[in-house]
Amino acid sequence: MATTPRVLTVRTREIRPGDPLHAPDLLELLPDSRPSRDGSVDGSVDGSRADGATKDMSLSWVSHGDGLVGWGEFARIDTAGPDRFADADAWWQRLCTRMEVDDEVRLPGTGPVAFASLAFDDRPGRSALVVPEVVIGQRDGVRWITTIGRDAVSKPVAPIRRPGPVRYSDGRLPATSYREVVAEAVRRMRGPERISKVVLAHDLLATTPEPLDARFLLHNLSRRYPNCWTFAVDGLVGATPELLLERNGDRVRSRVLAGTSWPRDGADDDLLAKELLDSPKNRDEHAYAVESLAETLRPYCDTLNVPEEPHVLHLRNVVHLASDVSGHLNEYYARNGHASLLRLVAAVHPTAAVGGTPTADAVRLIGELEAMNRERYAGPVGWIDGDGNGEFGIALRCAQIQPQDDPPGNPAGDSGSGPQSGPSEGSTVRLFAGCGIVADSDPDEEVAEAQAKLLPIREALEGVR
Ligand SMILES: C=C(O[C@@H]1C=C(C(=O)O)C=C[C@H]1O)C(=O)O
Repeated sequence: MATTPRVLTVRTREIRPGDPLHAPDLLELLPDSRPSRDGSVDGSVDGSRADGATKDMSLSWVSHGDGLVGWGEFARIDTAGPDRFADADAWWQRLCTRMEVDDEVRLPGTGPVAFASLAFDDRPGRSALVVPEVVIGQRDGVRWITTIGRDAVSKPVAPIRRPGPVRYSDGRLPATSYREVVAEAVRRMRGPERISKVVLAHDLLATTPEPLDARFLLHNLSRRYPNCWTFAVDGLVGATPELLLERNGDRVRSRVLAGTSWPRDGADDDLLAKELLDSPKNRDEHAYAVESLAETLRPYCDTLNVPEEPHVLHLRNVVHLASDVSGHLNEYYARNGHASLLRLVAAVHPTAAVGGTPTADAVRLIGELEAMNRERYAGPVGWIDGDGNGEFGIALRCAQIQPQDDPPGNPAGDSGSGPQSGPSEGSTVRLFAGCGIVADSDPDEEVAEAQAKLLPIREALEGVR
């Protein structure tokens, strides 16, 4: 389903020093975009949604202070199934041909922009591309505002209210069952199953007595995880350390993560890093993930640089093995429009960082053993511009704010066995975390690793400073 207005005027202007929109952190410019009781959205120019759903409308992709924030909904497409990338790409390209663009800044992310969040799996799961009415961006010290459709201006920023004490309950796959699922995967991998790695996840529900404002999470996450990409698209909010793919002209870049350790028994960060680099199990997990990305990206590139050795990425909650892969698109793909970022993302998703090796068998095993709908967790999330440039991360360390008309337990949402309806005033949120499993994984360790990965989003919900 798509909504596409007729008037398509896009204007990008630089915001110069001295302008009130220049100084603050990008996220501080986001107005309150929770739906109000009458269905309108505070802060958007026209907050009505074609399908009448009430979702948090904050849009964000911010890392180290640079990135994009957006609000209002000028147009959107909701899609699903194996053709979700192609549908979204075709819709976006069509929409862009109908736009009159007046862009005085001309950087990646200026002119028309769509924020996107795509389902992990071909089925089930819903995907969305949202074209905001207002985008404010920053790159290398240059700040700009883009208005789409009309001369919308920024709205007064309403204060962020705390959502109140958080209550947790089991989702579709509680941690205790997750242990069993991991143990079963290990049994199969040691037995006849020809799978080298599978990434299994579980979920957790959280409810808040007051409605949750995505900005409450975004501010906390970006302050505590500045080297992650703090995102919000269509109610999916998180801070991912993993860059699936960035395209800037004919250059592409990815940060592949796999192999994790976390603080325990007083071990300091340097010791954790050394253990991780010296661990054959973690090195194997990492190699599968890098190889899957490189194999699917290589046909599009004339050069692809894959580091021989991973480095260690330090976050507050965990350390990861990381490889920064970069490439140059070959002439054919770069010039003929065959390599829009959405098409490239479709080619590389899911890498073995969130799927497994071999991909198709691992994804089948995930469906069988998890037996839950991941929705957009572990799917691609990010933004794309009118030239096919943009950035997509893997939606990790995140939570889906359930729309109030789609409470958990609803078969379409398929989100859990917890409360059968959302709280009447507050919010229900679904959190996810997962781990790469190989034949010598220890189920107890994997459960502990998943808990460590849940910390950032749990602490953001609880307002831990
Ligand atoms: C699946 C997740 O993370 C992925 C799995 C990792 C691992 O198993 O070591 C590390 C980073 C991510 O690629 C998650 O955070 O939910």
